[in-house]
Amino acid sequence: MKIGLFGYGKMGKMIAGMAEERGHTIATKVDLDTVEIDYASFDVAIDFSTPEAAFENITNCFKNNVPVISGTTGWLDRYQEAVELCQQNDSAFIYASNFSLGVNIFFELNRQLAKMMSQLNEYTVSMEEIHHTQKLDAPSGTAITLAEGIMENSSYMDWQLNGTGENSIPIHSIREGAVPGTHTIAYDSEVDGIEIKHTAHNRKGFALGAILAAEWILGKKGIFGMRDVLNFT
Ligand SMILES: NC(=O)C1=CN([C@@H]2O[C@H](COP(=O)(O)OP(=O)(O)OC[C@H]3O[C@@H](n4cnc5c(N)ncnc54)[C@H](OP(=O)(O)O)[C@@H]3O)[C@@H](O)[C@H]2O)C=CC1
Ligand SMILES: O=C(O)C1=N[C@H](C(=O)O)C[C@H](O)C1
Repeated sequence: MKIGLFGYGKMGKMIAGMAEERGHTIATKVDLDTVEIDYASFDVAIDFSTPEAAFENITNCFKNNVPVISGTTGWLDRYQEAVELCQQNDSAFIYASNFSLGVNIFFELNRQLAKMMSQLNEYTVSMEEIHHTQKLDAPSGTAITLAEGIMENSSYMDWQLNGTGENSIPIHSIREGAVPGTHTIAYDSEVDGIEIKHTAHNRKGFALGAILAAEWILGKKGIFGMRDVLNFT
């Protein structure tokens, strides 16, 4: 498989190394300074760029008939627009706030737990996410997906960054050191507490998941998610 890499930072570099180990070729690396892109030179685009760049990167690929895997967070206010452009161009797209297998299992666990806890009025939920100090967005994309999973399975209506409100899930974002990504969901009552936590030890899980998604999407048309790639029912 020939890959067009959009963003050659921490994730782009890790994906390049791992993809080559799996026998794939990095046909092009697109960064902030790239002037011209030969879209015919790659089978699939993998975008781990910046919140500002992602939408243009992704939709230019659709216009050039290239399927896209995107893990960039912080641009989701334009997700629906990207989906429409994908459909208009009969292309294929997977966005995931987190490509790691562990987090995708954690997403499922979070939904199940939210459903059970929604029966119990004495517990309130809160979330904490910890990332490295270079991270541009807060809360993390993963925290937003977790909050959406709770909202779909409870009476919580929205989430709030570093604040509280009625029917709102408080998300506390911490930026420290080189932390790859830690997410904790806590339910607390007067008598006890329940916590579930995912800790990324490094970025390998994110990179492998994105490559698996790229391998999976070849030859397909439409909008998919990691649930499709991992065959979660
Ligand atoms: N979904 C997932 O599983 C994961 C998602 N992420 C997300 O992926 C994104 C990238 O993360 P990470 O690699 O750590 O960040 P980095 O800052 O290390 O890398 C981003 C790269 O994108 C480059 N860039 C800037 N503008 C453009 C452009 N127009 N086109 C292409 N590339 C551009 C930057 O270049 P320059 O430095 O010159 O500006 C930089 O090299 C973030 O949004 C992060 O949240 C991260 C890990 C996992
Ligand atoms: O910026 C990061 O590093 C990460 N970003 C993603 C997010 O915003 O959830 C995924 C992972 O947590 C690492």
